[in-house]
Amino acid sequence: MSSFPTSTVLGYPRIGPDRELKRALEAYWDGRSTRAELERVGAELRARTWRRLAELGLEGLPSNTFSVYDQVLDTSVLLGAVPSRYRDAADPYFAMARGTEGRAPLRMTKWFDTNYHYLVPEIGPETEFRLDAGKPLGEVREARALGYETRPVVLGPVTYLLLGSALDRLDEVLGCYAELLSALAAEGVAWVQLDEPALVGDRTASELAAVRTAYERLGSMGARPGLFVASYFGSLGEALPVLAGTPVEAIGLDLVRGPVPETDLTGKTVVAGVVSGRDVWRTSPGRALAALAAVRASRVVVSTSCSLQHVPYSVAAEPELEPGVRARLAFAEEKVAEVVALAGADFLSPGFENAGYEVTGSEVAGFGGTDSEVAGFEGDGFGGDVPVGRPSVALPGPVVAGERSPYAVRAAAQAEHLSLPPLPVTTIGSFPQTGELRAARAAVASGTLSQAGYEHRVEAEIERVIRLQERLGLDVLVHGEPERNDMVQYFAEHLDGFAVTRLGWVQSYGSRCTRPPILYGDVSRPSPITARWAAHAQSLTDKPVKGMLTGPVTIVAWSFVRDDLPLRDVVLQVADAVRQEVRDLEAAGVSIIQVDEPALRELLPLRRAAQADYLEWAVAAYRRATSGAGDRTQIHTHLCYSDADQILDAIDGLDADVTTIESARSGARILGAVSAFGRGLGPGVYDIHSPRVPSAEEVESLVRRTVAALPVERVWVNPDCGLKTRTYEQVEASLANVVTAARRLRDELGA
Ligand code: MET
Ligand SMILES: [Zn+2]
Repeated sequence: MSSFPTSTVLGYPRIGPDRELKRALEAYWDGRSTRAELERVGAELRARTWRRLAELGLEGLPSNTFSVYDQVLDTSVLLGAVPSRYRDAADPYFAMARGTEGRAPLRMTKWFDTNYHYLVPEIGPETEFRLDAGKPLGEVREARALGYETRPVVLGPVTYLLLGSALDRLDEVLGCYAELLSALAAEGVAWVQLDEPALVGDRTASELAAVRTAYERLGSMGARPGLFVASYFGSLGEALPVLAGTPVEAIGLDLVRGPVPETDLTGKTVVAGVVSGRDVWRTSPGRALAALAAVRASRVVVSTSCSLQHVPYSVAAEPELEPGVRARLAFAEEKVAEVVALAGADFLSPGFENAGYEVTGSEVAGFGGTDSEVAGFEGDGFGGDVPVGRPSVALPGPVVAGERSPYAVRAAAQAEHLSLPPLPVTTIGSFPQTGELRAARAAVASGTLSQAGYEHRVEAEIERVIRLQERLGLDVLVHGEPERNDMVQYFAEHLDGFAVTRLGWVQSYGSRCTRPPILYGDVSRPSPITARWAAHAQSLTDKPVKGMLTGPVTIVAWSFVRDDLPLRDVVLQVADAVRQEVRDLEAAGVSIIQVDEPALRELLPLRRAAQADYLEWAVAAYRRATSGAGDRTQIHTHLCYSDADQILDAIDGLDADVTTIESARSGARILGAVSAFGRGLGPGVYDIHSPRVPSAEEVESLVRRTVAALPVERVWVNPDCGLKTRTYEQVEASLANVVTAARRLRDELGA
């Protein structure tokens, strides 16, 4: 078996440095181009990636890390797990990804603790696993034609089946993997990477036994490539000895999220993930080299902690970033250069381990020591060794619990102050983002529209949204969030301590990308952000207008956060900024304030042992942000993408007066759980992800179900989430039906 290359990455961004894939996908979906054209763009992006990785000096090039939509969906196709309802669709792959007229798509959920979404494998009794190795083999051949030998990357059997809740099908699936390994060996492939991120979570004895079975069976095959099992997003813990006891040749460890294991891995190659694939900071060479030197294995290969798909392409595309911040950053390209530089250092020579932390950047070529920006930067410019961003303000102390009165007291004060009808109808905040508004923002950026001109348009849009809601008969209005490009980026742009990028796109799902802001320093709020828009909206109507804020946990979850302070300290700084916003809104006469926390579940640690601590600080941050409100101010929170079942106590702990929660799809299950909170509740009455307009009857039956489960005075009526991705036509029709349904029930209840 040929030895593993000295340097590699577990995966690479694939959306294209300028989101070429997004445009190609959307053109194909809209019928403006063909599948062949989409394939051509894909091939070009792959070729460009291999070329770039090779240019940067990386030895071990991965293949099959590209996907036109999602790597888990690709694995379902690889294994033949295509549900029969899609088989006769015009394009079964995209039918699974996005649905068609009459066919629901596969369920989508978040990939471990990231903001990337994958399509959940749908495996049932009728699923017949059958290998279709066209994609991995095709990419190997495609790269070879360009002169590159690659290591195909495939999601491993245990993680795949755990994601599909079908580990009992291991035997059949292993048959497919065995066939795949034979095919790759016949193709002359030296190494294959099987990704097993599920092994960093808590695994039962029988799940660990499945790991042993899988890799003993695949490892005992005669003709096969070298087996590299990659773990990431945490430590393998009890799965490491299990894996080490099988014949796999190489094991990938995430040494950014976890320590170097004590386990003696002599006989194995360790692919050491010392360059983070989850953040945008430059690697501390001292720390990385010390970790590399501490690994006890026959061979140590330098790698990233996980695929680089979670970071943007290149810092080179961000000339406008402030030099001090820019000097601390490494995106995918820069991280590859770090991997290559570390692999060139002599970290395995005797005695290196002790010297580890003394190594300075200049001893490792490739760490940008000669870059003038770096030279001028405080400290040595290496993110981790020097605490470059020591907090310059005092860290907030613990949250003052119980600052607000007990719920019963608040509820009485609010009822009197607001005098809302029973079953109040409201929305989650955003209204359709029109093309004109996006164009106006672009015009401000390019200098063709004045700030005043832009603000004028935003005010006009707010007026339109208010008038629409009045006409439809909603009870609690919103301003529609027209000024926000994104619910996190907007706040990042108005807070100190954040930078935003021009092209720092990261794939969220399919063609959807986000530009996570970079939280690099102490967070503070130089001046009020939202109050003027909310006050403007309130000045236009006698109905109460709900102020809209993004919560501290969601702001940090959807940003790249500094790593020189614990997240629990950073989040409190953000909470203080949100708290100031809450106070300002209240002072501006806004009596209902919603603080959204859709990402509360996303940051939940993968290991149970760490979850209680997270939930404690996350809840504390939310309460710190909201508890400054007076009793008669009604605090709402909103959760979606939640898998809320996992964090019910924490949601309860937020102590919001009203919780609106996505539930049109999860239905009665979530209702039963959250009805016990004993405060206001608005389970979503329709799914905003679909263009479908719900009928009044359908909404009525859902509200009826809620009213049966909890006292009517606690029930709110609202959609599942914000309306910004919908058209005004859809929104008007849907909300009209929602109001009709609420009024019918109100009449029936004699209210
Ligand atoms: C992903 S949650 C979105 C909440 C936000 N207030 C909106 O309505 O868009
Ligand atoms: Zn939402």
